[in-house]
Amino acid sequence: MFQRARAVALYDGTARDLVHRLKYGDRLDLGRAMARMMTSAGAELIAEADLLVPVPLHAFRLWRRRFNQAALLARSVARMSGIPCDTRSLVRVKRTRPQVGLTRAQRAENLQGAFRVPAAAKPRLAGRRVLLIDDVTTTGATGNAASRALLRGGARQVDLLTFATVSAGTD
Ligand SMILES: O=P(O)(O)OC[C@H]1O[C@@H](O)[C@H](O)[C@@H]1O
Repeated sequence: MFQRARAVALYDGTARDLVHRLKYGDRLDLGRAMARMMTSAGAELIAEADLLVPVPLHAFRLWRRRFNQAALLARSVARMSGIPCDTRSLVRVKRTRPQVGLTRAQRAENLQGAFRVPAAAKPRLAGRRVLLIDDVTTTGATGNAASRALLRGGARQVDLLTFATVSAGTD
């Protein structure tokens, strides 16, 4: 579904530690440095993108965590690159279980029908090249489900930029 994927680092050691501190340790201050690395690692994709779209959280998860780490990273990448960040064109309509601890098949199933492009956002997406932003990609299930919704919503192309990836070479 997504065309190309880039990440700063393998999800291991320091990279894993940074993600955990940002996401579960409320270390929002780390987001800027992480976004700087993403801006550099994703330069090729950013150069071709019209819009940056963060992977959204469901409203309940957002309320619980109080921030969306993907949106935080996307806003910083937008400031650094000059590509606009659009947080309203993709919504998470299904309250999915956390992907952590699920098998590849369960992850894909968990995300089925999870994302939607609101009708009002379709004109903003029509024919645009979207760069989807998230903190981590593991199996690509989240990236694929979000990309499918964006393409159905009218986007021309979707690439994926994350801070970390569990496996290299997801092109
Ligand atoms: O869907 P896959 O790529 O397997 O897992 C990555 C997702 O699982 C979450 O923890 C991450 O924040 C990301 O949204």
